[in-house]
Amino acid sequence: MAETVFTARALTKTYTSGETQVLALRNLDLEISAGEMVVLLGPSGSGKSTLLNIMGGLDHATSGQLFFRDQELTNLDDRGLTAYRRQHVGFVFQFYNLIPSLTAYENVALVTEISDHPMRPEEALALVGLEPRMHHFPAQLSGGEQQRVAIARAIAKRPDVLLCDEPTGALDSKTGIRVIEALLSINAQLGTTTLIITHNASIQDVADRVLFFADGQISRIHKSEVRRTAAELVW
Ligand SMILES: Nc1ncnc2c1ncn2[C@@H]1O[C@H](COP(=O)(O)OP(=O)(O)OP(=O)(O)O)[C@@H](O)[C@H]1O
Repeated sequence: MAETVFTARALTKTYTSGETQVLALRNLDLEISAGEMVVLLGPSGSGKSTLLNIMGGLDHATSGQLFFRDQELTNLDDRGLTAYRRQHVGFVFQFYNLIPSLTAYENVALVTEISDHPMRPEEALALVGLEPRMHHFPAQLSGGEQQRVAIARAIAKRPDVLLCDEPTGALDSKTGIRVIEALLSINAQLGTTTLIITHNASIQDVADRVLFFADGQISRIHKSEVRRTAAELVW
């Protein structure tokens, strides 16, 4: 059986602004196995990004527990979370945040230069099908290609988990499908545990499991019998 990568027990997050409190996560229980491809769906404000941010060590839970393997993340201070993030987590966001004055290669190299056991930038770019364009600047690349550079940058340090918040949110269907293809290929080749938040329900077809969020909880989990390939997606 695959190793459990994340275990959440009664994970709760409350945001307080002034006199108002928002319960963003409510007693959430969840386990994620190594190598899983998981899609998170649900209405705006249902807690998806809050969970991903806590799993990625970007934010603290209010109560409950979250483990990465045997390590309790909910015990760590900011320094501990930063070390965890550096070592284990890659992030992909809706906006690519590439440095415009650096080529695709140089954007990826920025990360590989400060990682312990990175792949070569050209290797990371080849995994997302962009080796031929590695000397292009972001402005010379399409939105989908820029997102694939951002994915290469996220996986070049060989993270155990890849957390993607709306990775295709700014893309049309054709380029979005290529981005999903890149994520699937990394999941298959490197075994990277991958979580994808999306508002595009068709993306759920590529997942091992789909988590449906409502009001800060997981209201339903769907386990797929057959995973579709990105090419089979109807957007
Ligand atoms: N920094 C914050 N301060 C106050 N409230 C917040 C903060 N971040 C999120 N929230 C609130 O927590 C709830 C959950 O937000 P979250 O971003 O996790 O939802 P989501 O499902 O990811 O939504 P979306 O699909 O729109 O990104 C929402 O009510 C949101 O307004």
